[in-house]
Amino acid sequence: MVDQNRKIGFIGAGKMGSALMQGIIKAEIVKPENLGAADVYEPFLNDLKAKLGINISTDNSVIASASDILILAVKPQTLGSVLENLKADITSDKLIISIAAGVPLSTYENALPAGTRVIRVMPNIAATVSEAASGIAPGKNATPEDVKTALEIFSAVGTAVQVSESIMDAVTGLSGSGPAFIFPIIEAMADGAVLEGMDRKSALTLSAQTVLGAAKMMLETGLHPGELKDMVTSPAGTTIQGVHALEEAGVRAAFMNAVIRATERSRELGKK
Ligand SMILES: NC(=O)C1=CN([C@@H]2O[C@H](COP(=O)(O)OP(=O)(O)OC[C@H]3O[C@@H](n4cnc5c(N)ncnc54)[C@H](OP(=O)(O)O)[C@@H]3O)[C@@H](O)[C@H]2O)C=CC1
Ligand SMILES: O=C(O)[C@@H]1CCC=N1
Repeated sequence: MVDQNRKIGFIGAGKMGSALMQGIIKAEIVKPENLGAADVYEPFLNDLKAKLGINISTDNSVIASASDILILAVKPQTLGSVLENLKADITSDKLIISIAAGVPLSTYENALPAGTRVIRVMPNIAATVSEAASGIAPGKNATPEDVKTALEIFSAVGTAVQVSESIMDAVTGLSGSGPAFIFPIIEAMADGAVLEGMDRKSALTLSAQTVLGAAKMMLETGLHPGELKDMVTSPAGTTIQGVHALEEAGVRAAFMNAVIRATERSRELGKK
């Protein structure tokens, strides 16, 4: 486990930063007094302090200089100025982890002092409920111990796999953005049941549990999704009618395209 006395700091305490902080506290990776967050927006920080008991500052340097592991959770578009201002606070004993979409490891390695240990991670918002799916790509100065540390942190808030940097944009398009592809599907399936007369609350509960159950079944049985689909689909039954409707609508191609478009956008963000 990560040494509980190590200090983890976040630069950026927005949606993803706060999701990870909640997951980190829930998983007891470090004690609240060893977790810090900096953000330009003070109300976010005050909420987090009240909720999680962590250290906060509107000054990035205060959090950066106090941290052994610094997690950059600002928007890719903001990152350039944040790195420029952090330069003086980054020493070789710190591990830098960035979750910014698209931004290549070389950007950090060029902007920060020579030899800085950097790891690029793409988690997702389900870190809030300890079910994130994260890809981890180490930079050229990161040590095997650093990779272990990153895997420990992100495995504690879900599932984490090491990937090569060249695949990080696809991780972003699939699991980074993916929750936003699934939420509307849960809503739309519930809408179908509401149209048939079910109350909204029951429809949303049954729809979400159906997605959760299907995902859990696949992960726990290790069976191929096609085989699992066949287990539900009785000849001339109900399910095959629904499957036919999805195929007619081109839903598989639409989902492939969603992942491809998000991946392309991640690549674009990396070129800025
Ligand atoms: N949201 C998600 O599901 C995921 C996001 N990511 C990545 O995480 C990063 C953050 O995304 P997200 O949490 O959604 O974005 P948010 O905008 O919610 O969070 C970023 C936070 O950083 C603050 N901020 C802006 N400038 C600075 C600065 N100079 N110093 C410190 N803090 C600053 C923002 O304040 P203000 O709003 O006032 O500008 C905001 O509170 C992005 O790089 C994104 O690609 C990765 C995986 C999933
Ligand atoms: O939409 C975005 O750019 C971020 C990165 C992955 C999820 N949200």
